[in-house]
Amino acid sequence: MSPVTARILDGSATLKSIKHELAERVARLAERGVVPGLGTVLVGDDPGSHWYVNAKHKDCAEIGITSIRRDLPATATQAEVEAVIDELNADPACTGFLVQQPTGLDEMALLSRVDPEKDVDGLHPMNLGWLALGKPAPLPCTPMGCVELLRRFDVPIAGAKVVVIGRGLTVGRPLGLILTRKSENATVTLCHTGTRDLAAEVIQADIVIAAAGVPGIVTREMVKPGAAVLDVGVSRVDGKIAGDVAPDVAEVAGWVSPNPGGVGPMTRALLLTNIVEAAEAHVDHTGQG
Ligand SMILES: Nc1nc(=O)c2c([nH]1)NC[C@@H]1CN(c3ccc(C(=O)N[C@@H](CCC(=O)O)C(=O)O)cc3)C=[N+]21
Repeated sequence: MSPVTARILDGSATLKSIKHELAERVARLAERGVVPGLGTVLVGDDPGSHWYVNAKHKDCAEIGITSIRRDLPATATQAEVEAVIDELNADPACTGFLVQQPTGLDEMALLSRVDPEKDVDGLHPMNLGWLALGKPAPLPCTPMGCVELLRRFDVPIAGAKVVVIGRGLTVGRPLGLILTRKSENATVTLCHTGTRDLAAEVIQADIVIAAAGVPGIVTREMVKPGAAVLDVGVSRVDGKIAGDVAPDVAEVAGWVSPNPGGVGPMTRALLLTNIVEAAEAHVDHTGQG
């Protein structure tokens, strides 16, 4: 075993800093009579999903965002969940909300039903469309969490060669769109299960973002010395989190995100950011407050 030489992209510490910054902005909103409120819609009793939703509400409470929680049983029908979405769309105390995935229902129909201005997950088809068009709109939390983590640790993004592993709707696909904007200016290769030689792609990358959900898919031999490696994967092996990045990658990489403690907390940080921005945008549109 060689020693770990990589700098640690500490998502937990960064979440803390971002909370301090956002608490200030929430206080400014309060002065204008506006209190942001996060709504969550949770279906069923998956322990992981319950943990995430609890964590999101705790984060909100810490910085002065109120919580509106709708927990439904696993037996909830499409129509029942849609009725809850309609209710939150209409509720002025709910400035933003999300439908925790997976629901086991028709997710595209649920996502499409959320008021795009309240879509703090940035996953509504209209908001993904704005992203593809390069127009301002709420952005997906996990991809933006990755970008913010790189920014805050001064990992150069402009001009960098980035390999993203995974083309899913919540991470890989939007990451490609975000990182290739003029403001990020990276060159992105999106890899997936059809990629012929993954190792040949990854070895060229200055930044590797692994979001395949396959434990240990990125191995030490695949990583260019000095590269930044972000681990988005959340699989459970024997009850413990197993990331997409093998632990010994930290012996060759220049930066690594720990897992847990890396991208997970950053996803929550960007959710909080989206909630505050949705409330600020609402004040600006309506002149309320
Ligand atoms: N509509 C929707 N929006 C989401 O944002 C969403 C979702 N559905 N479905 C599931 C994924 C997963 N997700 C995580 C959030 C926080 C951590 C997190 O903070 N994890 C901690 C600890 C994890 C633990 O110990 O269990 C960490 O990485 O340090 C992880 C994963 C949000 N998701």
